[in-house]
Amino acid sequence: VFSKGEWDRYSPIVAQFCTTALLSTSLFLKICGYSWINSFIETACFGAAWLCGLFLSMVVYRTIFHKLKDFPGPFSAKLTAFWAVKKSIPRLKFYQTVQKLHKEHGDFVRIRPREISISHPDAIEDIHGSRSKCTKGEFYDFHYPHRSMQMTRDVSFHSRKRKVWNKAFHPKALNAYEQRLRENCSRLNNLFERESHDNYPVDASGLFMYFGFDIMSDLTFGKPLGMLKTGKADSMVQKYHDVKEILGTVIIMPWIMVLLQNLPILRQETWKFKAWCKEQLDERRKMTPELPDFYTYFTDQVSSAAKDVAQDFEDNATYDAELAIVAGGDTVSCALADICYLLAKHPEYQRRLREEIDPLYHKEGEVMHQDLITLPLLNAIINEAVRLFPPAPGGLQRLTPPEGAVIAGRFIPGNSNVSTPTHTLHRDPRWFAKPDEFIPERWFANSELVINKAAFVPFSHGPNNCAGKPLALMEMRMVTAGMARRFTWEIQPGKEEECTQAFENQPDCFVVKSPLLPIIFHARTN
Ligand code: HEM
Repeated sequence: VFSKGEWDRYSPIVAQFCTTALLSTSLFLKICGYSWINSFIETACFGAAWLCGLFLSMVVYRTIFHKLKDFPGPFSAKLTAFWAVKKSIPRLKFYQTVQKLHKEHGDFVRIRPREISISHPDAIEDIHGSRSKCTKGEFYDFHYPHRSMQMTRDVSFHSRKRKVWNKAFHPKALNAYEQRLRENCSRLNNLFERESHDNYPVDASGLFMYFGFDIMSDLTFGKPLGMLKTGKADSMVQKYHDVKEILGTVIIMPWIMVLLQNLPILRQETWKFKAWCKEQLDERRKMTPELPDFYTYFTDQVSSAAKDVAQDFEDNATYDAELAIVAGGDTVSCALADICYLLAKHPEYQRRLREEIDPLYHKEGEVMHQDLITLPLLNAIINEAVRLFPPAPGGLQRLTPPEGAVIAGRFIPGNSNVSTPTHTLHRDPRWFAKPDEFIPERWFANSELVINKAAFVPFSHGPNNCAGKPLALMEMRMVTAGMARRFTWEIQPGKEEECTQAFENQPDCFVVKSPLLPIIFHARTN
């Protein structure tokens, strides 16, 4: 039964069924004259025997008869996805395990009983491209029966919804957000100045988190959370940050996640974040913000959309708001911490960046984002940071169509999960020369160091790629240029090696969790 179809989202029902079956068997035995103790022991033996039979048949099926049996990979990975969980605990570095496996076994590796990781740039178009027949895998049933734009497997629903979202990231919309962005950048720099004085280090990762979530709240709910103003974390954001590693562990096996999510205690906890999003959204609906935000464009687009799209948008509004806050806030703050760390480690690029941006600031008036788009070094630093440390370093799960698909030249049977491991692709010497080194020039002056650009996928690729990519780039350009204009910065002396280790080994919680980054900021005097 379990080898047919998909079961992850039904794990609470399976658990309820098994518990009810065991309890009613005990009760039945008691009615038949057994003592309570004996009826429980008999039932436990019966349950254990059933489980042994189930697991034995799964082992035999997965190793001998499974359609993916010919793909190489560790024996335990073929048997159970618990192997991936074991490899991830405690430091959540499964993406590094996958990288090692590819070095050992080649481009195609069976990393879970039903999943093949494919580390070849050709697989990107074949799996994620607009003509691919692959769809999102079971992982994306996370909110089932609800759905956000990202957490849906319904292709037509996704593309209708994406049209609405795209309006909010159109160049016209981005221009309208510039004022809000500029205000938040300036608050961030003021906070750096306030917190880092007399050679006192600040945890820059923490302050970037304030920035990432403040700006996303500003653009989603019409007002920032106020963390950059007060210098203190919002309790909901802090909570999200604190449980991120737990989330990162359970999402490796979606059925456990679904099961836990439905336990009454945890259900209450996970619902708290959604309830908070709903509250903020309700407040936003009562406001008419002076400056446009996402909802200005969403509302515009939804009002002219078909009735069913508009209704659907309304029904899932909380899930989309949560998506914007998390997908936009978390990723950008991690990427900014990576940029700040890399520039602190390579001060010569801070100097060269200053030389690139200073002439802009000597012109009359404000420096506009438009002026930053064409700066070669600034944009190369951003590219190189998200290549070395992609905020989402793991493979994004997709499902092959029932008839199977040829991916990177090899046939993958139908209804199999496939993924392209972003970190592995970005660090592969076949696609990027000197892959572990920070060389921004590869993106402009030394293009021969980028051997195959198709392997560069920090924002994913195709119709499900990052909707917020233009905004993310805008934020990273404005923050990096603004920082370089006001400060020089360094890692706290004595902490350099610790930081290198921490940044090279960031825990992957779907989006990485940035490590502590003790930075000393010096106000520029020249
Ligand atoms: C450096 C920053 C960012 C990186 C590296 C990044 C990366 C990604 C990746 C890899 C995906 C695909 C996820 C998947 O297929 O499951 C994605 C999706 C998405 N991202 Fe980003 N992201 C960034 C910033 C942002 C920002 C600022 C927003 C703004 C709200 C945003 C909104 C979204 C949305 C809405 C999706 C879902 C798209 C869809 O399903 O059609 N992201 N992002």
